[in-house]
Amino acid sequence: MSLIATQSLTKTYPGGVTALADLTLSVEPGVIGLVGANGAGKSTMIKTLLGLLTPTSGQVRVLGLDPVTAGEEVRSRVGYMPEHDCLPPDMIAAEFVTHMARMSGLPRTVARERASEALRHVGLYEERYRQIGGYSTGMKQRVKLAQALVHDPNLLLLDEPTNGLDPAGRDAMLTLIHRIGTEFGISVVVCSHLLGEIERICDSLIAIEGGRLLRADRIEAMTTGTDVLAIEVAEGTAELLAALAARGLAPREEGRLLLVPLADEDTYDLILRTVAELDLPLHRLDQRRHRVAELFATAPRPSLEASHV
Ligand SMILES: Nc1ncnc2c1ncn2[C@@H]1O[C@H](COP(=O)(O)OP(=O)(O)OP(=O)(O)O)[C@@H](O)[C@H]1O
Repeated sequence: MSLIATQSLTKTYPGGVTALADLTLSVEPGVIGLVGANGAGKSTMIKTLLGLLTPTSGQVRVLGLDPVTAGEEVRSRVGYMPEHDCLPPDMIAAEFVTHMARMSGLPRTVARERASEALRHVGLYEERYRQIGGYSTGMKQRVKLAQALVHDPNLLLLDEPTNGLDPAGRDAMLTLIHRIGTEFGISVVVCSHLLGEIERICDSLIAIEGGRLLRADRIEAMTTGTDVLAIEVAEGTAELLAALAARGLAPREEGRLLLVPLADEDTYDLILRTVAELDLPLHRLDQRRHRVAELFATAPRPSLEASHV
């Protein structure tokens, strides 16, 4: 059974903005990145998965359930970390997370235990009796994550969990999310406009742009080999370029690399022979892989940060 499946999912807001347009996808359990520039439709997607927004047309299934008709059951099995700050500043973290556990139906004692446990998982155990208002941004993000985890969900939906964090805080949050996915066996959908950071911790990616699906697939399927070989020699790059061109190949320079289209199965041997004849120290000869950022490479997307890729 798919973790999430949609069929021609479309959401048009009352003002006429179509935030999701004819989206058909299916993803398996794991850590899944939902990436797209600001305004691409990520938050709308998350809220639709939770049953908080009703699709204009099309279908959606989460853990095999229809959030439109079984919203409560979906929300009992799914944890949600919203994007914006929504924490009560004058409440103690342990109390707040206990309260959220009670809201999801856990008895008082179990709720208290689960809250401590969730705060421990996110690294706030020692600080759990402090008021949330005195927490740093990173700690507040962790409280939001703890309340999403507290009822032991099968799936976590995290909307921009690294928002407002400095690089070290972002790294720590991503490591934590990855641990939740791998060690606790909870599937995670993590929304971000930071493609590079999200790609590092995910098994699969859903890439959307202007409400339309660019691709939903496993990361390794998005980074298959290209038909270009990359060569790096410690010295003699220009000499090698000329020699390869003289042998009928079409090398081009890219930084310290020479890129050669893979014409046929002899191309490898021809390159190796040429390097050996010129007696150049070969550092690297391998097939180039596609990069996930190429998904968004057709036009400039100022708000989609792919620079970490
Ligand atoms: N309640 C609403 N009413 C009308 N339009 C909306 C509403 N919420 C979102 N939109 C519009 O729908 C589109 C998708 O917004 P959404 O918030 O889902 O994108 P996003 O990818 O999550 O972006 P961000 O990272 O900026 O939150 C945008 O054009 C946005 O302006």
